Amino acid sequence: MQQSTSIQRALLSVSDKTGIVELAKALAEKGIEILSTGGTASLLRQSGITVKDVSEHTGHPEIMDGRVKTLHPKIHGGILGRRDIDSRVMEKHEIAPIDLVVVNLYPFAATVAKEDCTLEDAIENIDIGGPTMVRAAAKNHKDVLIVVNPSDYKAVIDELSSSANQISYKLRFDYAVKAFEHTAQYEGMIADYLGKQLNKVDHECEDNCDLEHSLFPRTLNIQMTKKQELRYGENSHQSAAFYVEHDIQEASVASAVQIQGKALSFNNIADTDSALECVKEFEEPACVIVKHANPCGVAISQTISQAYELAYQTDPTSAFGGIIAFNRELDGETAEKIISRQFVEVIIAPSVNDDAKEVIAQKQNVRLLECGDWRGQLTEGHDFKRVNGGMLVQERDFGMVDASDLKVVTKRTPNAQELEDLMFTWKVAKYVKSNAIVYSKAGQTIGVGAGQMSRVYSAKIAGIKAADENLVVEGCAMASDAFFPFRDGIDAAASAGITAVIQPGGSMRDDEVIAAADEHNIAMVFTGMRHFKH
Ligand SMILES: NC(=O)c1ncn([C@@H]2O[C@H](COP(=O)(O)O)[C@@H](O)[C@H]2O)c1NC=O
Repeated sequence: MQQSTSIQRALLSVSDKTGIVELAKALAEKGIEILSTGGTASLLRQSGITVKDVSEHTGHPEIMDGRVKTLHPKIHGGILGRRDIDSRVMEKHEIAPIDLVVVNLYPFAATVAKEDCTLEDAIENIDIGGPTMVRAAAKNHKDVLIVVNPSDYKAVIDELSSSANQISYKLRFDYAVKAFEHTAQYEGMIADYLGKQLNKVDHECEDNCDLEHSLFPRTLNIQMTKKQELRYGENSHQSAAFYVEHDIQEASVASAVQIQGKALSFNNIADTDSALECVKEFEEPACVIVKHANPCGVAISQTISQAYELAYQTDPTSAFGGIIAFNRELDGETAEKIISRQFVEVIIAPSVNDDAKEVIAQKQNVRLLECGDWRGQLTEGHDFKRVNGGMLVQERDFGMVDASDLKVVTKRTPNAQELEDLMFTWKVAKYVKSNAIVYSKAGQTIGVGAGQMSRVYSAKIAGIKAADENLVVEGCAMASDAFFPFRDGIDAAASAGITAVIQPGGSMRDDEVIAAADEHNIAMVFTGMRHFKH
């Protein structure tokens, strides 16, 4: 069994100085000697804490603007020395053991996030001495405690207080793992940043040369933290977990807080993401109901209660057991409507008021999530798709046309109502799996045909669904996520009663497709941008 370590000497060297004074005070009160580097030492001294400078301890000054300060055998020997095996060599070279290392690293991420960051700034913010101490202490966790996170200071103080300056092996091992997670993330960040400049750097250029960024580094480092283990994966014979970004910048399913309900499953999370990302597309109060990764009802209206009503009417059959997302605070009236009418797996909204919480509490199994407001937060980034043996990486699909980008290609121009319907329908189609066909009118989806291998079948399915729910297709707008390869899709739409069409255009047979629309007096617009979703 591994022994507790008695802490007698600590080295504190931190960029993020949050909580360091409180920690140092607690250490000093316990009689622990504190060694520290320039900025950290002067802060501690200002707070009345007795500190020994690392430079005094090593007998060597900090040099090269701090590039070399802790890189010394008296520091690394003190951290790495095995107390049982190396004690004689430590004595011989007058190396005093360092039992506690508290380090956090130069703020590389914050530095490169600045718009005016130069390569020189980035390079100066690559910490060398810090990670070296962190890795050394983590490697020698048998004798040393490494602490990289200010949020762990309290646990350290508590354990020192309760066990006469002893730290258990359990805590040392746990924090050693955290330390390697921390340095791995740090190295990954640096490699990604520099990798993005690879083809761009003119190696002859001056220090402040203007760097263009390429989106895709040579090696892709993805660091995520496990948020939760899931009961199982897509199917019950697959185990699964949910990993999230370290520093989530945008309200999302990853940052959402669960207010109540059963534990989220793999499919719940995937479908909630689909619903939430779709509802973000709308400015007006909106509701999106998703089933198996596809919207089965989407609507906008004056209130989210009305929007829910309309979204539900699109396809009540599929809405059963669905995932419902809103882009406004969930209120009691809307919550009541939902739970009195249908079985729902997940409801997500930027916020949930107390009335709504009370109403949903009547159905304890319903998973209720609050994700916060995303306005002004939409972050660029990558989308990933795993294939066997690799990963496809692309930019997030932020593409969206507005009405002024549309090109009218038919004899008839859409009227104002048709134009609104076309824009709404197009936004929905972006979130429907290919081949996607969406029919809608007056801010309500009327039929959704998703994920078919041929576009004409998606159109047929949209029509069948509308008919089954007694919804009127006559006068609807139709969106197609990609161009029509043949005129048959337009002919089918016309016979269903569609009067306006939005699609990217770009088929070899666009002329034939436009002629078909003209024959049926359909107003058709091209977006010049498609939204395949696989
Ligand atoms: N060069 C070194 O020997 C060295 N030793 C520690 N550091 C870093 O210096 C920072 C603390 O510096 P200061 O105490 O001067 O504010 C920490 O982020 C620590 O990781 C170093 N800096 C960079 O490599």
